[in-house]
Amino acid sequence: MDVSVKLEQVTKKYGKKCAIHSLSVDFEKGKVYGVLGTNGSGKSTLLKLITGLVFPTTGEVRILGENTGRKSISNVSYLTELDMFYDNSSVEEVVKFMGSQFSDFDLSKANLLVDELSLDRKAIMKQLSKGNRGRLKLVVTLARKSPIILLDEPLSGLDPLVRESVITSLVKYVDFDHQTMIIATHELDEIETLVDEVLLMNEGNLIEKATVESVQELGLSLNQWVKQTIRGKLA
Ligand SMILES: Nc1ncnc2c1ncn2[C@@H]1O[C@H](COP(=O)(O)OP(=O)(O)OP(=O)(O)O)[C@@H](O)[C@H]1O
Repeated sequence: MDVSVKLEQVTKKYGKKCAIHSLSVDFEKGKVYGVLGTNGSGKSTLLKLITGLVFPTTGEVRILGENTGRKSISNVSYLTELDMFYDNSSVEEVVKFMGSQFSDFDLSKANLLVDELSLDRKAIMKQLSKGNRGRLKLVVTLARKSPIILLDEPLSGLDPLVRESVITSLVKYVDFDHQTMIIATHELDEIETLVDEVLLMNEGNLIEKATVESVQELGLSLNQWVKQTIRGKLA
């Protein structure tokens, strides 16, 4: 088993609030993981711990075998919930700028993704719809050759047709021989065909981890499985 990301007994507190409670989990190279759970269950915090945007209160995060400690992490490509583009930049300027920031940025892949996701290169950020800004975030995240790709709510604000093309792009442009992808999302139906394994979070605890295959063998959709598992654990 080739582990890309390893969390060992990680607890993350924000002041008195415990967002992640003693979490130990491995993410294997080449797999796609879905991090699922109700609002406030700790999904974004888990991704931020892997990016090094927040540090564990106790425990360890290991990326490709190395304890990240309090170092900044360069080998993780991260799509955040936040919008980080300058209002007056065009799509092509944003792509060029991101290319200048990351040595692992693949400009030709970015250009292919711009076309695939039907973005206008000349369009200016402040004139782009939320959905188009979402697509651009995805372009610049997927264009990196980082071994670890983290996507926080990549489908939010996108209409059903665009969601479909985003899923297609994820399958087409991610190199599953070298990259591991972790997606935090509430869009269970859309990701069902994409992910290999799901982690179900509740109030900072990992309450279940399962392969999508095993969920399907139960005759359940991911949606049904999540509801059933949460109900069962809370009963
Ligand atoms: N910077 C912060 N300061 C204080 N509390 C925080 C901070 N960030 C998150 N929290 C709290 O930690 C808990 C986990 O938050 P987190 O954003 O990780 O959940 P989430 O599962 O991603 O939620 P959502 O589905 O709503 O995006 C929540 O109770 C949240 O209010």
